[in-house]
Amino acid sequence: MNSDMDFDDDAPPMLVSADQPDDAENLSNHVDDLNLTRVPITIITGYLGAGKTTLMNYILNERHGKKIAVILNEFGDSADIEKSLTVSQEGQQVEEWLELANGCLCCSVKDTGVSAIESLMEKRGAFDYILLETTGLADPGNLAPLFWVDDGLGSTIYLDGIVTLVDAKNIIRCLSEPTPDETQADENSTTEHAHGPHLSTAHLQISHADVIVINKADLVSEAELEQVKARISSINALAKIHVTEHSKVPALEGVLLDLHAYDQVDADSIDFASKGHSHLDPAISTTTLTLPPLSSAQLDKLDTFLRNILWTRFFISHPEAEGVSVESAGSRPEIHRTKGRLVMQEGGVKLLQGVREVFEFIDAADVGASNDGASADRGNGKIVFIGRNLVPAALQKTLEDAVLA
Ligand SMILES: Nc1nc2c(ncn2[C@@H]2O[C@H](COP(=O)(O)OP(=O)(O)OP(=O)(O)O)[C@@H](O)[C@H]2O)c(=O)[nH]1
Ligand SMILES: [Zn+2]
Repeated sequence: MNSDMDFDDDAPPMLVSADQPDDAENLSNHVDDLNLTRVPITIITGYLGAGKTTLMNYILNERHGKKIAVILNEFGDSADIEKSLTVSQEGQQVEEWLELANGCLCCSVKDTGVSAIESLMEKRGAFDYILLETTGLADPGNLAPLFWVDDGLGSTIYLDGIVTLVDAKNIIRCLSEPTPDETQADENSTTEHAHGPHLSTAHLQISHADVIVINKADLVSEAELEQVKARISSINALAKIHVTEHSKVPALEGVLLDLHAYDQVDADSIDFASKGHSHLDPAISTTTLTLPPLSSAQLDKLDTFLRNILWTRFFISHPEAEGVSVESAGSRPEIHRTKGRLVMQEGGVKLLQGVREVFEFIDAADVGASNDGASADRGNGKIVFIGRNLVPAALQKTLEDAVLA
């Protein structure tokens, strides 16, 4: 089915069938015809030694009644072009191999990663879930948009969420003192983004997470655990936090699977993020902006505002810093993750999803209704940003000038 792959670096991978026209709409119809279910992929990331392998083994040995493909994306010293993949079903494990262009799934997923997974599913039957463990040094911000494939492309897999494991004992230290090898980390991880000196890999992994598992709880006191939770929430107030020992997560559904982190935006999590969390972390924080119900013309202006801020990272001056030198009076926001729920004047809600410079609005007229009334503030739209150099008052003012003026 993937006989005719497009290796153009800018083109997302497509499922190409020889007897169908090379057209996205027809392709997706073709996929519907074949009655293929789209398989969710969860990316598991975390610092070296946080407990990822322990988690994978726990999942593979549980009798969960699901067919889960587990892909390990360790980068070793050998440039293997095949990756080990373990398919677990009813406690039985089958080893498979995934052929990749250059041995690294995160680098080759654009070209061959998705199609490798698809052809494997043709051979072995569709999986219920795919779990991809990335190396300890990976930057999930690079990986996520590649898997965040549009419906129209007819792909058989979609990104369900990113789960980051942290080591309760070491995480605060990891956030404070980037290790020397982080600065020269995986070449692929930072080339496009010049991060400042205090941004560690742990920051990237936490800021891109939809779920954070704080593991090795047995190694810290209650007070230390609270400190870790507060620090993590201050970086990423959108992520759900679970505390574990030996990576024994309380459940699979909702913790690792069925997260729908990129196709839904849960009103409660937006509310939680907007409660105001102390800026405990100097490098990354979560900020919530509010907007009244929008007209469709204002939604277009918001689209432009988002392009400006996410793509060109324009300079935002701080209204409270008149007369201060330019350097200290403004900032260029660097946004890693965006989520929002926008209330429309004509009724309905638009969901906003973004990873780095990629973002999209999703219609959600019927999604929000069930949550109405849970908060007095539901009548307003909210946008949550996770990133660097976010000064809430300045961002809110810039947003209002761009959208409401
Ligand atoms: N005390 C304690 N040790 C743990 C816990 N979870 C995992 N470990 C141990 O921590 C070590 C590292 O765990 P792994 O699961 O290999 O961690 P990893 O994230 O896969 O590590 P890398 O693959 O090197 O990145 C192992 O010796 C585990 O047995 C825990 O909750 N408490
Ligand atoms: Zn890579």
